[in-house]
Amino acid sequence: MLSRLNAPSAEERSSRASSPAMKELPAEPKDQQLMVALRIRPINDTELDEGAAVIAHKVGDQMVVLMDPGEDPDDALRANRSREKTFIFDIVFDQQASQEEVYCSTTQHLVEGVISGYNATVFAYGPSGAGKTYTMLGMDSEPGIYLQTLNDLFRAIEETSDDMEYTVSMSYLEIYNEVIRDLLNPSLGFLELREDSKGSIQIAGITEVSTTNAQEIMQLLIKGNKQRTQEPTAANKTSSRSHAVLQVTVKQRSRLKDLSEEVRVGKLFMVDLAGSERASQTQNRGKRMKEGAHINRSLLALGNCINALSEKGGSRSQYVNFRDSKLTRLLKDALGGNSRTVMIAHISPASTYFEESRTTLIYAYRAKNIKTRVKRNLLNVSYHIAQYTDIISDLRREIEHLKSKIEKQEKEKKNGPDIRDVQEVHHDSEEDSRMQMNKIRGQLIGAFKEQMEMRRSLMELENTNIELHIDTSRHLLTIADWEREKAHQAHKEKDDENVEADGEEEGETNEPHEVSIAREEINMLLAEQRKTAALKAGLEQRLANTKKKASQMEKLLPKQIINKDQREVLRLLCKAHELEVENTELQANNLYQKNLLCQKDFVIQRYHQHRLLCEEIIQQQRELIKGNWIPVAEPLEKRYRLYSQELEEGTLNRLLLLHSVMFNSLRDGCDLNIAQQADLHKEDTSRDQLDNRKDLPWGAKFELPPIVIEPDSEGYKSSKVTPSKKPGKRDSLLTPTSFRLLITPPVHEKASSLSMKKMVSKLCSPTNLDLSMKKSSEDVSATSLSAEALKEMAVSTKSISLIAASRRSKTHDPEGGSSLSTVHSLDEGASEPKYWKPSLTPDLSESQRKAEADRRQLYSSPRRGRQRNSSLERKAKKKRPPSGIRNAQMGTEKLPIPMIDHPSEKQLSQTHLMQHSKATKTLFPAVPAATKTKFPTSLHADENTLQVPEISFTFPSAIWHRTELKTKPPQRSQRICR
Ligand SMILES: Nc1ncnc2c1ncn2[C@@H]1O[C@H](COP(=O)(O)OP(=O)(O)OP(=O)(O)O)[C@@H](O)[C@H]1O
Repeated sequence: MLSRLNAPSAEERSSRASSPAMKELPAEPKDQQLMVALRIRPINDTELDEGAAVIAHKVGDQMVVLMDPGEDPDDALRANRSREKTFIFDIVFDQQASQEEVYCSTTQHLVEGVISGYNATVFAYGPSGAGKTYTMLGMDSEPGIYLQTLNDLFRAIEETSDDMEYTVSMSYLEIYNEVIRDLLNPSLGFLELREDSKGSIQIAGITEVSTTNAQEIMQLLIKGNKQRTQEPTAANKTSSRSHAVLQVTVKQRSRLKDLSEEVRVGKLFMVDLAGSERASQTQNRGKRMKEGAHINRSLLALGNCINALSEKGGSRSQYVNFRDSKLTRLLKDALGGNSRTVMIAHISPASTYFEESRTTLIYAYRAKNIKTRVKRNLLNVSYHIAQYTDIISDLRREIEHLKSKIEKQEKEKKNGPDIRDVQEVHHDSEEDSRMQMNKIRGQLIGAFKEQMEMRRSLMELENTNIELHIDTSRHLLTIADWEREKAHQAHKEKDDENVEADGEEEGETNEPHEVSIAREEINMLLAEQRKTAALKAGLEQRLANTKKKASQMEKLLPKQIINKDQREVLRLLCKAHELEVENTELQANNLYQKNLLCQKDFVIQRYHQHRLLCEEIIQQQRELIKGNWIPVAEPLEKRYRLYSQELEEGTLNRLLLLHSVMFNSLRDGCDLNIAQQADLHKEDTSRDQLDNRKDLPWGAKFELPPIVIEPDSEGYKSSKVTPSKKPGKRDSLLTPTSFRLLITPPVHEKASSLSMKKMVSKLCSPTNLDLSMKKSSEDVSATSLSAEALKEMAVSTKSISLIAASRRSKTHDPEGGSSLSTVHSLDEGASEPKYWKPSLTPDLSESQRKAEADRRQLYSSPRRGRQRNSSLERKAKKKRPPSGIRNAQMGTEKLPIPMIDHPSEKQLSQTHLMQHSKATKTLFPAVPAATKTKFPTSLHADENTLQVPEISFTFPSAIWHRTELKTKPPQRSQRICR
């Protein structure tokens, strides 16, 4: 295999023989298999310290055996057999292989091809710390492929320099986070990939060094490598997080001058890829998917291309998506086109790297099937000479023309104007102005294009940044959740005598794997954030400069045009650009708002966690007060009763519910399209839309019964709750399910605000909310809410918070009396009926009194008290269904005004804590996924995104913040569970 790859073809041999005249015709393109080599680096001290064993063994020149360290060593028959894997490559190097050996067997043969006008690529692939940089760059004492290749290249050039003339240029770049940076001149900022008319990829503005001194280049490379994005990882202290590409271009021509002589252009890419372990970890654990997608999108895309190319084998019809990342765009030719390509896969022999090594070997093995089609790149110089001849004759003609023009003008001065002359001059000036116009238009379009590209990159960076923030928030939540659970467990263990005995056995609660991963990832994400911020700042600066330049051009250039129509064209061009910029800004704003909404939900969740903590503290302190018979001042007692009432009413739940409805509608965007309201009766469509909106932003899932608003002559008559299925598993308090509304008739513009208020009040009333917890919505049709309805709901939400605030102020006011019996309506300004009238009085109900008496008895004998206490707790659990179910039962009895059956304080606290402790078992909640905003591929207006700004995005969040800050209502029974 190797000899086939290394040996020059007959066509090449003849080509070389006929050099320097290079008269032979270019050969037909030929298919070539991608050469895949494997290098196993020596095991290192860290791995040995970790107790790792060597599991990758070279067998012969081409085979490697990877043993599974997880196999049972006692199973003599199957030991190291069942998952033992054998792979065959073109060549395998183990720890004994020298740098020179690796170079000679993989890359050396490419050099000759490059100076004869063929493209070649060598890339190093493998997980972090497997030795890629060592192979490519090497050390001073053991130089890698870069230097050895350049040395050979310059030597070959020197050998033939008497007859041939060479130009060698070199560039060195990195691709990090989908941004290209010039490593030889990082101050250039981000560079863009461009495709020329022949489809070959160019990097605009990259520094090209022209030299034939390999040592000089090596110095530049070492310097450039220091500019590479690096970060310490567990596997490598100086891990390169970017892909580094060294591109060497060699142009060759014969020194014998000939009008039709050829120029051969050979390009050599040498690529040191970033560690591939992220992609593999993504596949294995699914945890680093997003990080992989951001930081190593290129590598994932490369893997996909390798897969697609290897599957297609010989057939060239299958589509391979090279456009997915900058790396694959750059390596398009190397992988699927005109290039001889060598892939050097790297692995560590250590057992601790088994998974990474296995994945690398599988990828590399697949890549073996890839075929490229190489052909020589020839530029025919005679074409250029012909061009110059044309230019010279053009210039001659122009001189003649100008001469005759001057003569005519002089004649004119003498004889007066001749009509034919005027026409000709006019024609000439038209020609000139057309040329001038084209030039100006080209300049303007170039400037606008550059600006738009920068804006797009900025948008991408901004989105990356927000996603990194969201990821960080999610990890912080996971950690906070765990900390709270730990504290809760500690408290429970202390309290519970029975558990105490087991406690010692259980020992310290180990931190779950997810939490340690979250801690680890936060550090990485913070580092990424810093980097993205730096990149963004640089890009913003460049954009500002480009904008300044473009606006100067916009002002000055049109002045050079005299023709009115042409000026109008330029004006329209500028206008089109302005609109495009506006459109991009709207899209950016839209993305930003969506992500902000997502972030807000993390804040809500955090508050929610904090609220639960406060509730626990209150309940425990309350028990302490009761237990020790500490007298409580009347105002404090009143406030506590208010607190209990608010818990019972579940005010906060309703707020969260409304927020979720609005959030989902805003997120879906299309639901806010007023034009679609006329279609609301199309239940099927709406149902589908709503079905996708089951997830509440903080991860809870509610299912409310459908509220059917039936139209009567006035618009909407009444709302009723349709019967629903019996509560199943999903209906339990800890797993509230999704929330649905059914608005049967279309919501017209004058959709009676009264009826809407009714609907909102129904939604907000404790009966419906509680009832909702019981209902299953499987059998219910649903439709989306109109923007009007959402606004109304938001207004009503505000009313809820006002009620809570006013109650609070009454309890503060010593004159206010008992505020608890005060009747509140949702909309105090309207002549609406009062929607609920809590029957609670400061007196204790029968059951409360009984519980209180029981408790006093218990507290008189502390030891028995605890046992009785827990038996009471059990009783309470048995007797009292969770409030959601209880209220649901009331709802089915169709009580006109729901009366709240207030539980005793103890019951309240017990039920609540019971739910709480149950809920906290859901330790790693389904935290909402970050809004993974997809970038608009086109810069043109997208209907949905343009419709979004019709409704202000700040609307729901502003409401939320107001209510959250003013009321912070505690809640009990419908605690949001994640
Ligand atoms: N064949 C080898 N012989 C001796 N040392 C090696 C060999 N390969 C790698 N090493 C050493 O292992 C360490 C990690 O290698 P290197 O930095 O090349 O890994 P890498 O794959 O480029 O990692 P990353 O992707 O994180 O940049 C270095 O200290 C390097 O000197």
